[in-house]
Formats: sequence, structure tokens, C-alpha cells
Amino acid sequence: MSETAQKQTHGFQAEVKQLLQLMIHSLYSNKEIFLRELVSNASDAADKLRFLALSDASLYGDDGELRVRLSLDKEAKTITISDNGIGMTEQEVIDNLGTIAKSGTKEFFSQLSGDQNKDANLIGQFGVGFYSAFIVADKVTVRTLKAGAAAEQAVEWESTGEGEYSLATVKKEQRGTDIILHLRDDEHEFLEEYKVKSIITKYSDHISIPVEMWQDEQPEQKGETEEDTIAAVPGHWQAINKATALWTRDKSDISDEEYQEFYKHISHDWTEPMSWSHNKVEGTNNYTSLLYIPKKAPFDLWNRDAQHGLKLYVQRVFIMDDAEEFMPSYLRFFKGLLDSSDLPLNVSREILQDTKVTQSLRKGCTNRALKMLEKLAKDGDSYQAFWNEFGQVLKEGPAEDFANKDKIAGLLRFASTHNDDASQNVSLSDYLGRMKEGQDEIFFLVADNYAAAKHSPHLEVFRKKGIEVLLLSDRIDEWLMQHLTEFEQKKLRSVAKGGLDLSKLDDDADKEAHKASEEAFASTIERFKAALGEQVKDVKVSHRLTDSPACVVTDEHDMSTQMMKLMESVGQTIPEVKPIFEVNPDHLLVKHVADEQDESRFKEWAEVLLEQALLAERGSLKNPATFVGRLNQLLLSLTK
Ligand SMILES: Nc1ncnc2c1ncn2[C@@H]1O[C@H](COP(=O)(O)OP(=O)(O)OP(=O)(O)O)[C@@H](O)[C@H]1O
Repeated sequence: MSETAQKQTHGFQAEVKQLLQLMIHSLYSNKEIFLRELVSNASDAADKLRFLALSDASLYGDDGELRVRLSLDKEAKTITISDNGIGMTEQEVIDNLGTIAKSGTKEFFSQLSGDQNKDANLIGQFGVGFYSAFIVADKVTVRTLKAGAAAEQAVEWESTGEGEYSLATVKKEQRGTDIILHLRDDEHEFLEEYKVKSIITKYSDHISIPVEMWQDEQPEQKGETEEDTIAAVPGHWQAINKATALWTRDKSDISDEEYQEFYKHISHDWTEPMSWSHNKVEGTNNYTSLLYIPKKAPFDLWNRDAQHGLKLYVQRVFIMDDAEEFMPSYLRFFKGLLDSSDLPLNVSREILQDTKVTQSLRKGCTNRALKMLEKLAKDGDSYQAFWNEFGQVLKEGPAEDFANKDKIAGLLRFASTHNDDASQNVSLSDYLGRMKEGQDEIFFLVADNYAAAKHSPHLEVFRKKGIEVLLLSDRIDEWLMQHLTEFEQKKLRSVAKGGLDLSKLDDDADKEAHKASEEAFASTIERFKAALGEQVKDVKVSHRLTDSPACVVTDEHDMSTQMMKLMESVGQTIPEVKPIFEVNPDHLLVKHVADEQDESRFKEWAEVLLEQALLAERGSLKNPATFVGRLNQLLLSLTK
């Protein structure tokens, strides 16, 4: 019984109103998930209490059996989900049931399109949680008492899910939370016991505490013969789920559906996972891990403040969410849990950070995760779908995890000149399989975007010789290639750097032709050097161009153009790097310039060729107006 004190009315945060509106409309076809969400919250509340009780057993009071109870009231048309978990204080009710505290919430709402199907998926990724109650209820009452608080300090929250909710202090004898859903007129199917039971079996069988329903008294019954009677069974609460922690069960006893539902419970994701791996490890370390690869990237994958990591249990007791210590950051998209027997029950984040056990568990989980990816990579289509979602994150790997560099390299996918589109589907092994005889390096080019890479003059000689080049244009690629220098004993080499030596791939005729053109052009090269002076590091005859008159490359050990751009874009000052200017002696324009006898006109041409090459390479010039002016002068002179 409760005495309701004066009610106060509060307004929902604007985003909550928006979420409620959207949810009711876009999740209607999947409305039964409200039960999964509320039972999942109840089970989390039990986990949290169990954790606190590790250091203060008195929190259990005389009620140590944690459970969730579902009650149906056909007359009142209510369904109640009741737990004896941690409960909430008034402030927690305000924070948890009146606002959305997730990082990236604003960005999330700005992504919504108004298209119900698309938005339903997005909301799924965002996590609907408690508010899903309003899909089926036109009024929700929450009565909650925080563990350890006096019965008079309980809180009643009530709302019709429109713009406001009310709060009142009430009396509640039992610790925990009751969520009472006043069902909408057309939702009375949820008052049928068989329906509710079937939903629990479908979605929440894996919940580790009992989910109970009231079983009415069974009166004494007649047996097979006159004398036999079957004794009456008094009314009692009966568990309708298996109530054992899923990961402690034998793999062979767990169905795919159970693994999938468990994933939704721990990840708050909506869609089925791409794959999972469940392992019990015994030996130096004793632990169970259950790792999942999601199908879709969460909306906050790139948000620096977003939480990630595994759910940590010690000897089946929940310890914390988002334990980041067990997975490197480049695998942060993995979801799952770790149950260790080697960590102390009172482990804190601080202790976790410097124990040897953590390090070896992290190693174990990382290896397991990489194995899962290697397995997935054998299935081309699934892996491609995975790569399109998470490839960019995996590209952080070679820089972060030196020990697993080779494994990660094998998992990377690139666009390449072998294909005619931007899709990243070429592995380094594919590339090795297509290498030309005599080729002992893997060639790549980093540019601002795929089109810029594809049309780069640096590719001309590679096209002519039929040598494949990987085309990289993601923001992280330059960083990646700084760390990915070798794969299966083959060096990776940028085609935009000096020191490119394709002589092993040249036939004798090519070699002679190169030598001849270098000799014939030697004096022109000297004239270019004199004309360009300090602007360039060197001038050379190019053997990499067929269609373009000239290009610039950076010296082998200098900072690459892409790296300079990247650093400039984040406001770093960078040391001046002078380009090496390469000219194509077979190009008509270069021949024309070489014939120019007037040294000042030669200088003008040299400047224009250099600026053109810089423009093609960097996409911009320090002084574009000078370039345009110079070019126009030369064009005019040609018309005379
Ligand atoms: N039965 C409950 N007992 C105690 N606290 C609860 C209960 N239900 C909800 N809460 C609190 O309210 C918060 C918000 O719940 P909600 O279901 O909206 O989000 P969530 O579970 O954190 O994540 P998601 O939205 O992804 O499901 C929870 O994090 C929890 O702190």
C-alpha cells in the first residue's frame, strides 16, 4: 500500500519527446519488444545490486533471491514488470526516465529522415530501452525504491508519454522497481498468459535470473482410480525462463536464436549479429568469452566519448559494462562479455589497468577476435559487408597493435587498378597472386579521393606495364601506410615517392631507351634546375609518365604529400618539403619547351610545368593567381 504525496510535474527533454513520437510510429510492427527491453533492464538492475552487495551484503535485507516478476491484470488492463534489483532514487528517476544522457544524441536525431522504415533501423541502433513501454501503453507508472533506502523514500513516476511526467514520493515496502503498463485499448493480447510466456521464451530465455509468473492454486484432483488423488498445489511464483547465465551453458545446448537474443540484450542493438564466438578457456587463465561482430556500425562509432568494451563478469557476478581493457581500440566494434575466474570480485577500473591478468585476457580476446575475422573473411560477401561497415576502424590496427600487424594486414581490403570502381575488395594476398614476374614490391597510391587516385599521373607507367596499384583515399590511409610497410616479405611502396625503380620489370629495349633519353636530355635537365632553383630538390627525367608532361614526387624519406595535407588540416605546422620534379622527355610540350632558346621564356615554361604538376599532386597551389597569370601570358604568346 502506498500513500501518494503531492505530485510534481516535469517536462521531458526535447529529444525524449521526439524519441517517443518516432518509436510509437516506427516500431509498431515490432511492438512486443517492449517486454524484452523492460525485462532486460530489470535483469541489469539485479546485476547492479549483486555487484554493490559484494561490499555491503546488508543491501539484500531479507530478500536475497533476485528475480523479475510479470503480473497480468485483466480487469485493470495492466501488465506489471517487477524486479527486486537496485531501484532508483528520485534524482536517478529524473536522469534516467526524463532525459537521454547518451553522447551523440543530437547527432543521432539529426540523422533521422522521417522515413519510418529507415528510422526504425536507426532507432534500433540507438537503443529504445525503457521508452518502448509507450508502444503498447497509453500510461506508464514506475514505482521504485532504491536498495538501502527507507520505504517512505520510494518514488512514483507517471506519464502518458506526451510531453510531461509526474513525480511523487510514495511508500513502497519492497526494494526494486515496478513498471506498470496501462495497455492501450487495442493491446489486450498482452494480457494473455500464453502470449506473454511465448514472448519471454523468444526474447528473454537467457536472462540469468528467474522471470516468474503467478501460477494459481491447483485444487486437489482425482487420479486414475477412485482411490488416487493428486494433491492440491498452492499458488506460487514460477520461473518461465531457463534462468541460467547463457555463457555458462554448454555450446551444444545453445541455439542460434538464443545467441542472437543474448546479443540484443547485452548490446542494445536491434539487428542480428553478423557472427559470434563462445569460448571457455582453461589453463594459465580461466575465463569464458562470448564475442559478437555486429552487422551494423553503431551511430556513435566515431564519437570519441562513446563507450565501448566488453561486459565484465567475475565468477558469474556482473562487475561492469564497457570494460575497454580487454579489446584494443581498433576492435572496438566487437560486443560481448568476459567472465573471468582469475580477477578478484572487488576489481575496479584502476586495478584492471595494471594487472597481468588483464594483459593476458586482452591478448586472448584480441586473438579470438582476429580469428573470428579471419574466419569471416573466407566468406567473401559477408566479409565485404563487414568491411564496408567497420573497415576504417580496422585500419587503425597496424599502428596500434604491432604484434598482430601481419594478421591485420591480411584482413585489410583496398580499391585497386585491377578493378574499375571504388569498392574496397582487394586483399594483399589477392595482390600478391597477381604480381608480375620480377615484381618484388606492392605498389600503392594515396590521394584525396578515389577519382584523384585513379587519374593520377603516377599511374601511367604502371598502366603501361600492366602492374596493379592499390588506390587508397580514406582519411586514415596515409597513417595506415606509415605503419604497414611489409606484407609476406614484400615491401609496400608508394608510387608517388622518389626512388621508384622499375628497372627489374623493364626489358633490354626499355633500359636502353631510358639511358638514351637521359643522356640526350641531360642539358635540358640542367636548364630546368637553373630555372627553378631553390623551389625543387632535384630535377630528373621521368620514367613513370606516358601521357603527362611532368610530375612531382617526394623524396623517399621525406613526408608524403598526403601526410602534409593531413597535418595541415589539423593545424600543425610542417617543415617545408621540396619536391623532386620529373619531366617526360617524350611529351610534345616538354619537347617544345626544350627547344625554347630564350632563357626567360624557358623559365616561364618551367614554372608553369612545375605548378601544373604541383596542382595535380596536391589539388591546390600556394599562389594560384600567379599560375593563372603566367599560363595566360604563355597562351597569348602562342597565338601571336
Ligand atoms: N528496472 C530498473 N531498475 C533500475 N534502474 C532502471 C530500471 N529500468 C531502467 N533503469 C535505469 O534507467 C536507465 C535508462 O534505461 P533505458 O532502458 O532507457 O536505457 P539503457 O538500458 O541504459 O540503454 P538502452 O536505451 O540502450 O536500452 C538505465 O540505464 C537504468 O539506469
